[in-house]
Amino acid sequence: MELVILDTPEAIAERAADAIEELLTAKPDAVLGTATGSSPLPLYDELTRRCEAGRISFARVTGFMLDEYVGLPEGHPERYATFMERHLRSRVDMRPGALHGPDALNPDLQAACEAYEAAMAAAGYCDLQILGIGADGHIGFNEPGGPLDSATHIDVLTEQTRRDNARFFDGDIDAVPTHCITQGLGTIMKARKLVLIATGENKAEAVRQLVEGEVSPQWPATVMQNHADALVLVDPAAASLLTAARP
Ligand SMILES: N[C@@H]1[C@@H](O)[C@H](O)[C@@H](COP(=O)(O)O)O[C@@H]1O
Repeated sequence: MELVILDTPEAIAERAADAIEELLTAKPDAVLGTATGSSPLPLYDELTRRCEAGRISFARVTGFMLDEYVGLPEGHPERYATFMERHLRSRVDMRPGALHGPDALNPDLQAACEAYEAAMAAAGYCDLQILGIGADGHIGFNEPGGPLDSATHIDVLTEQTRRDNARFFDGDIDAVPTHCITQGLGTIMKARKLVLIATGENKAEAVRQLVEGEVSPQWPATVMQNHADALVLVDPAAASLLTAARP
């Protein structure tokens, strides 16, 4: 795992965009895994700029989202499908319909999980997966305690995650769904490259566990230590609890 500490979210976005530009240059029909949350937003801005400048094209890219809330209706602004359409798909030259997500509107959620895993398998899984991290160490929505080799599944959001994400729901924790569908840790680990972005003090303990902790279901992101090509991009605040970063 390669750890890079950069001063600003913009510098992190550039570094992550470089990895994606390198991939799309070598493989224009790459499979890209996308993440929601606030951490990747500067990256999506940077990818939009590079697309507008003609440096990269998403015309032949297939995308797979990490996760989706259960219980939000079609078109809800915080549905992750809506979020990704707003922040990336509609801003670049990616084909409508080329960015896939788990179908959390399917009354048979288990079937939706299996169909999503099968679609990713058929596409050969992701060439590059963008990741954020929860304050409790989740990646995707893999909350603490689940198996490290899971496939796409239904998960239950922790109180901490719902509290953290209430800011997107007018501060109302009761408006945050309790369940989600997420790529499993095993699904995420099948990506050829992982690029994780973490900024801010709120992520410092999760980053400390990710980089220096034992691989453990209690801190799901630690599974990335077993990946052959994982890049972790953090700002000084998110790096502040790392032993090696202390003065
Ligand atoms: N499901 C998403 C994750 O994919 C994301 O990485 C994380 C961090 O979000 P943020 O970047 O807003 O801190 O939480 C959300 O709940």
